Amino acid sequence: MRASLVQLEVSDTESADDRRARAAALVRGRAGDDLVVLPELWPTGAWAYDDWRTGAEPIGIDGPTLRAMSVAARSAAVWLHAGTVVERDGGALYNTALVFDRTGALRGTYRKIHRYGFDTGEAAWMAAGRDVVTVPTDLGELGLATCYDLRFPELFRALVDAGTEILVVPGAWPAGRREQWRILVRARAVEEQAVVLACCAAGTHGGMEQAGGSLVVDPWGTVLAEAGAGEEVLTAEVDTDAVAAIRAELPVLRDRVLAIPAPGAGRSGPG
Ligand SMILES: NC(=O)CCC(=O)C(=O)O
Repeated sequence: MRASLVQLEVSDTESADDRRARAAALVRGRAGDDLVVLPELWPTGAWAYDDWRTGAEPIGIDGPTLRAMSVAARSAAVWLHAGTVVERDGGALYNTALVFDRTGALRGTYRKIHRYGFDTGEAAWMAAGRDVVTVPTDLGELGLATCYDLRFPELFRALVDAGTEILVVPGAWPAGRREQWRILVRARAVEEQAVVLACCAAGTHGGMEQAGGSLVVDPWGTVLAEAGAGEEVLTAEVDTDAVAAIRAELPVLRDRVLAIPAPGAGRSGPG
C-alpha cells in the first residue's frame, strides 16, 4: 500500500474555503496512492474555538468539506481519510472524521470519543462520540481514532478486537508535546501490532503552534517515514501483510488474560 499523509498548514490567516481548495488540490495530486490522510479539524483549526460554530457543517451533501473531499477522492481514485471537521447535528457539535472510498462515496464517520481540554475548549464545546468505528477496505480494516484518543489504549484495543490492521489517527498536537506524540504513536503500533498512520497539522492557529511530525509506523514499531515541522506530504510504502506476520510470530494478542483478578484475589490465605 502506498499512503500519503498531508501535513497541512493550518493558520488563522487563511480562510476555511481557501484551505479547503488547497487541501483538495493536494489530494487530487496524490493519484496513484492507495490511501491519503489529512489532519484533525483542519478546515476551522482545532485550537481556533471561536470559529467552530460558524465553521460547523452537517455530514451530508450540504457540508462543504464533505463535498470537496468526496470529489477529490474520486478524482485521485484514492481511499481518503479526510481528517476531521466540526460536525453540526441539531444543536450539538462533534469532532468527526470522514472516510471516502476511491469513487468518492462516504464509507465511514467517527465522532471523537475523548475530548481534549479538561472541561474547557473541545471538552466544553463538543459532544463526545460513543461508537468504535472500523472501515473495511481492499487495503485492510481501518480503525479510526483522533489525536487525544492516542492517550487511551483501551480504544485501540477495542479497534483491534473489531478487526483493525491499519490505525489512522489525524491530529492537531501542540509542538511543545511533540515527543509525547511520537512515543504514543509508536506505542500504539507496538502494543496493537498494527500499522499506524498519524497525520498532524502544521503551522500556528488559535495561538497554538502545531507539532507536525506526522508518522508512518509499521507493526513492529519502526518509523517508516516522519515529517518535519512544516507543511509537507509524507509518502511511504507500507507492507500491510506484516500485520498478520508479526501477530503470528509474536502472538501477544493471543496471550491476553481478559479477566485480570482483583488485587489480592489470587493470593492464598495464611495456613
Ligand atoms: N487536539 C487534541 O486532541 C490535542 C491533544 C493533546 O494536546 C494532548 O493529548 O496532549
